[in-house]
Amino acid sequence: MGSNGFGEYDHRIDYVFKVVLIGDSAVGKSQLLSRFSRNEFSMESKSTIGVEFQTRTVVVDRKTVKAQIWDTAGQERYRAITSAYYRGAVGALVVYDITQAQTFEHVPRWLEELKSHADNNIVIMLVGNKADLANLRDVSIEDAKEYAEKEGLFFIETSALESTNVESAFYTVLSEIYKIVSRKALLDNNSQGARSSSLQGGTQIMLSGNEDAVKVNKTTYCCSS
Ligand SMILES: Nc1nc2c(ncn2[C@@H]2O[C@H](COP(=O)(O)OP(=O)(O)OP(=O)(O)O)[C@@H](O)[C@H]2O)c(=O)[nH]1
Repeated sequence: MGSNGFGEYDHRIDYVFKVVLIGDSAVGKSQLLSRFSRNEFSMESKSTIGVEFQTRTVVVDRKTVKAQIWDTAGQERYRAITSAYYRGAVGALVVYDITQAQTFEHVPRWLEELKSHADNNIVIMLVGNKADLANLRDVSIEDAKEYAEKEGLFFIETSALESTNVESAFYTVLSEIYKIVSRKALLDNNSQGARSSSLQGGTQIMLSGNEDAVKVNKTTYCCSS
């Protein structure tokens, strides 16, 4: 078990949660994913072209959850079809670079995109990455916290380079998704909970139900893991 109380299990998957990474180019989305899924980091990271995803299996509240984390380019010209990227997503990490104020100023645009394409109940975490570069800081923690509170987002600062708070960022999103799923299950008063589709090796959770999500995940994109 990891320090956050979650670890890697090989056996049966209870749920599959799709989580998307968004934010401007070069804020560190791919490296956050690489750190979380493979515990690797590269300074020579190239811009993502199109879409890729990686998975990691974690334990949340004694349930085995396969986190399917999707990454796309921050740059408009490299981005894949937006609605397909967000379809079926139950969590999102909106990433900015703490040394580039402009990437923080663009966060409202990313939230707009989420609002127009993703489920209303999606769990959103605002992530200030590159916290290791404190001497180059251009966005204060206070400003980011205040903004996150105003918008009803979770907030954390991370360093993919130093592996600081990366586990916490993903784990917080996954456990909040799980809370919603279990709350829905209670409300529904049956074991179905949030709408779901049966998927090989687990149950794909959809907050509002979109049966296409599984098909898109399985056939439209090739995964890099
Ligand atoms: N110092 C520092 N550098 C980082 C960190 N995370 C990423 N980087 C560097 O920032 C650059 C961009 O990282 P990427 O992960 O490729 O950025 P991205 O957001 O995926 O970029 P796009 O694919 O273009 O959208 C690379 O040189 C990374 O090595 C971090 O936590 N600290």
